[in-house]
Amino acid sequence: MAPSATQIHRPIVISGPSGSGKSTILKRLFADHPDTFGFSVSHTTRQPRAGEQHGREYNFASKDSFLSLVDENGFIEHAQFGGNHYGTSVKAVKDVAEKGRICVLDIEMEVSLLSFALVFFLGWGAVYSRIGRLMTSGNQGVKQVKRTDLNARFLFLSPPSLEILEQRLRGRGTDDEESVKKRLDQAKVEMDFAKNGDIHEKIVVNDDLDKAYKEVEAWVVDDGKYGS
Ligand SMILES: Nc1ncnc2c1ncn2[C@@H]1O[C@H](COP(=O)(O)OP(=O)(O)OP(=O)(O)O)[C@@H](O)[C@H]1O
Repeated sequence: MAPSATQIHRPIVISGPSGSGKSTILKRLFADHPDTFGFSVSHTTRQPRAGEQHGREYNFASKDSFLSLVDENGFIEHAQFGGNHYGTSVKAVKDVAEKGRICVLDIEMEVSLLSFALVFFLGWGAVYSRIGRLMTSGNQGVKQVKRTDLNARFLFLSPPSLEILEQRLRGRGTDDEESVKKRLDQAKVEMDFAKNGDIHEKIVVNDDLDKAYKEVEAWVVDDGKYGS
């Protein structure tokens, strides 16, 4: 039997505590490899806005068809915000592989919708305001992808220590005191899970940024073998 697209272009899941450097490293990876990666398109039941195109910004769906797909277990995850449903379908990730690209799923602690296109093109602020916040832990997102037949590879980006993570979160200047504390608590849980679980194939410690970047790049791009 011919290998499936996701067996050739295996999706990559990058998880790690908030502030571990995922956005910093991914931004650089996409800039250095502009034709290698693709982004999954999320589903939504909200109305398209001016200029939005079906299949580009979102897969616009009726509530009935969205809920049928939920029943068929077609979503890696889905959620409701402001009366509308949003979700990342397994098929949307497979579509990226069909186009010969690697889909990168960046798992957030709070924005658990796995929509990388939104993050990449609109920036974090837009995603927060657009999708809102979900209290799903990063571990949950990792497990949800693992349960699918996506054949994904899992990389965990770890800070060198919780003390350094705290410094970076404060240095970033985007989180208030309560948010920093919450992120640090969550970081402990996620780091334990990555170290002691059997899902992550690769753990990269982001101490020196250039070194960590090269390690991620080598594993992800993999001389075009993409883990196969
Ligand atoms: N190796 C490094 N050395 C020093 N600072 C770093 C390093 N890597 C990232 N940073 C800085 O740490 C902060 C957090 O990084 P970044 O925002 O990329 O994390 P993140 O994992 O994407 O967080 P979130 O999940 O909350 O979006 C940023 O200010 C970034 O510039």
